[in-house]
Amino acid sequence: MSASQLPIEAFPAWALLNGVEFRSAEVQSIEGKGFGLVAKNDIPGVSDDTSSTVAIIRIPRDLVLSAEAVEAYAKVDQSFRQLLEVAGHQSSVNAKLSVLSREYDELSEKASTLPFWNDLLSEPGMLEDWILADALYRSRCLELPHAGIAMVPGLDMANHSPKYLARYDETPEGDVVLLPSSGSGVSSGEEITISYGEAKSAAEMLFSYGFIDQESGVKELALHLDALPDDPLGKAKFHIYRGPPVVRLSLTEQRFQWHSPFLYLLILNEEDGLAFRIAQDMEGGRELRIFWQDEDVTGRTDEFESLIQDHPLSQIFKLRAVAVLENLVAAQLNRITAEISYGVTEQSQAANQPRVECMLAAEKLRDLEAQTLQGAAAALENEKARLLLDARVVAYLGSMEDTQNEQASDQASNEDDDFS
Ligand SMILES: C[S@@+](CC[C@H](N)C(=O)[O-])C[C@H]1O[C@@H](n2cnc3c(N)ncnc32)[C@H](O)[C@@H]1O
Repeated sequence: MSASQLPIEAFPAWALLNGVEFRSAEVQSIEGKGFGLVAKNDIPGVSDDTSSTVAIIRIPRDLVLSAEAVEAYAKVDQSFRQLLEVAGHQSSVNAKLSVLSREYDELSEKASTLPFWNDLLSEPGMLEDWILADALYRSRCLELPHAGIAMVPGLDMANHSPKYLARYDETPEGDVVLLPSSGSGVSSGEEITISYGEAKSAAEMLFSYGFIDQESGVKELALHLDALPDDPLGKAKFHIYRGPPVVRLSLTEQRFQWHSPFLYLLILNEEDGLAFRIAQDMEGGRELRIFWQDEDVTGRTDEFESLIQDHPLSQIFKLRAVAVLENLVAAQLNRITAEISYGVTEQSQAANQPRVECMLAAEKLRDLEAQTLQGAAAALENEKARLLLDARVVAYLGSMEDTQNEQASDQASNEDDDFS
């Protein structure tokens, strides 16, 4: 279905007709960012009495597209309700094109019994619209304090800046307002920016919004964890774990941190006290359950960091986790730095290549991630060295060495026996 689009010049008239109040801002073209909001006059900063702060723009509740609004709409539009019903609880739309087209195929198949949606979804070009809708949603939705994730026309013209000048809120009536966020206010002609989230990684920003915030100090990335080689429990661990099997790395000037509940499960073995059992219920249904030190922890698979805390080998488990992570970081660093540079310049663009802006952004992301991984590698080496000096680790490794030596000498004397 070819969607008809109004030019941006029509936006003020549309806003007026729909009751959007643009009191002290207007939409203007902003270099490198598309359009944005610019102050029409000096906007005073936030006063101590926040209730008297005048909204820069105000969007009536009826225009807010939130989960609540979708439900309300489904009550009055039977076709829409039917589509929601067949769609069921679809997982959140994944931007990967293959996933999007699979989702679209699934939706079309489920809706094939509904004549209205079957006709609409079979029209040529609808998959492209579906992909566009996903990109629009990702880049324009925001989280309201009460209505939750929502799309708010007018407010979605505000660009992002880490030094944002405004913030959004909801009034008691459910209208959405844009308010100055600092005491100094906004000068006439200045761009009115908001924050799209202060903790978003470069990858997340690029993935959702199509740009990387050059000023952001956030250096974060997530790496996928695979089963460890020769781990007989590997498959069961992935099956039973409820969250994403990833490790999140974050690096600031002061410190490096990693977070991965799954990694603590991944490094445990049967000899440590980990066990899987199949439980059968009264109806004959079978279910996989996980045990730690004979306690059923099936509902707590993301708590292994604290579950191992009091175990005598807890520092050994940490050392294992750090060693796995160190290998993972080194492999990822190798992979991304070995990738051929696109050699992109602003001028060059060969046919059939992605847009220059996209390739520059990809290179920027790779550089940022390489810096994060290098910082992570150095910090992990220190963490490993510190753990290797821990008295419990030294004692454990010493006892392992003794056992190995004993086994080796037993074997040698057996071999001597054999030859005697
Ligand atoms: C919610 S919209 C903001 C309005 C948008 N500029 C427009 O023309 O419709 C989000 C999009 O604006 C652009 N954008 C926002 N902040 C930006 C920034 N700091 N630098 C570059 N692009 C930005 C990105 O394309 C992003 O996906």
